Amino acid sequence: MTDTTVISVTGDSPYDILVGNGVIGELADRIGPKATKVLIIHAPTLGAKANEVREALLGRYEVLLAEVPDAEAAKRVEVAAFCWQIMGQTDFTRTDVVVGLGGGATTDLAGFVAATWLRGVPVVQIPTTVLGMVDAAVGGKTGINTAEGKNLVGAFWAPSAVLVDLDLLSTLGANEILAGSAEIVKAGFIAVPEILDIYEADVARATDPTTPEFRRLVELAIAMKARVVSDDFREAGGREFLNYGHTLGHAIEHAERYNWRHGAAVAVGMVFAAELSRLTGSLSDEAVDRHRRILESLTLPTTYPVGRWQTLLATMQRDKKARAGHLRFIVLDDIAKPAVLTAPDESLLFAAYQEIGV
Ligand SMILES: NC(=O)c1ccc[n+]([C@@H]2O[C@H](COP(=O)([O-])OP(=O)(O)OC[C@H]3O[C@@H](n4cnc5c(N)ncnc54)[C@H](O)[C@@H]3O)[C@@H](O)[C@H]2O)c1
Ligand SMILES: O=C(O)C(=O)C[C@@H](O)[C@H](O)[C@H](O)COP(=O)(O)O
Ligand SMILES: [Zn+2]
Repeated sequence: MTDTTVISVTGDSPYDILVGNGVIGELADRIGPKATKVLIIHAPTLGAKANEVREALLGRYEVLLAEVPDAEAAKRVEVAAFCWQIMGQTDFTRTDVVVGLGGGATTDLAGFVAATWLRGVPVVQIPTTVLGMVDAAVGGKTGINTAEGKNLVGAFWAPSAVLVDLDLLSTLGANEILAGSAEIVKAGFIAVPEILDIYEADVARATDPTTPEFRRLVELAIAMKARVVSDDFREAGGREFLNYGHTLGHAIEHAERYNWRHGAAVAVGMVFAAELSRLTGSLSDEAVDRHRRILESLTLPTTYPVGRWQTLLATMQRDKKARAGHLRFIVLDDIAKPAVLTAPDESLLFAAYQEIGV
């Protein structure tokens, strides 16, 4: 392990995020001496890695493996129940530790299982996708979906550590790298303009996990999220800005029955939110064009069929930012100046939607 960056989250439940090559080797130290059992919840694609981790921990802990369905299929109550059953049958106690190993879907589920078992046991997250590293595994939002929508059941439950091992990305497909980059771009638009400059300078290097540019992007995005969740863990204020692009994005994922990547749906959602900001007079044409240029340079989608509006609008009513029947959107007053737009007229929303409609 060389050249590790440590980014700390502060607040009531502080923890470290370790970024570097080989940081997965820190796992035993981060689990600590109080645990006797470790439950590794992993995606099927991470089976071999989970076994490797298990081998490394044996002798120090009793290690249980729970292979869960791939991607969004993991975020179901039946899958959480499968994990709870393993924990029940093995007398998993409050000092034992859950490890989430996989993409954002797996770490969301693992965090939720840890948050709910015995009302909360420790979880160490080991994200294996770009999206998981820069966003999902950081910050302690955990959850599963219901038939009605995305992440409707969950808990705020801080991990005890996050190990961002860049070596784990060597097997990740190019499409997944691009989809995960959408959340880094989001960080750029809401708070860190340097991120946008890096993509604009050389998108190929910015999406190559072996370059210093890529590592810089990962660290900038994580550091931004760490700052935000340190100040507002339970999303009573500034954390809502991390939801830029997600109101429409989640509705698209639901409409597409989760066959779209989260990052792709958020890409469309960000262009919609940018158009909404432009129509309210707060964002320039150039800033909106910049959204399209950067996202399209990552081959991410920026349009959606115009005929789906009513379905999307109905799903958006269940967005967690809605209050008393009124939708609320994260918009931009400028790049790195996010704001909340409360109860916009449906005509305004539809006008913004027509700008992204095909
Ligand atoms: N909790 C949060 O704050 C937060 C933030 C952002 C996104 N999310 C959630 O994260 C999920 C999306 O995460 P994601 O994009 O990582 O998707 P994902 O977890 O579905 O993983 C994508 C695919 O990559 C595969 N994979 C994972 N790691 C791999 C590796 N190293 N090599 C090869 N294949 C690998 C997986 O098996 C899966 O098929 C969504 O459910 C979203 O809601 C949560
Ligand atoms: O951490 C947050 O807060 C976010 O909003 C990050 C989002 O990228 C993430 O997709 C999150 O899961 C969305 O949360 P939700 O509360 O809208 O379900
Ligand atoms: Zn997201």
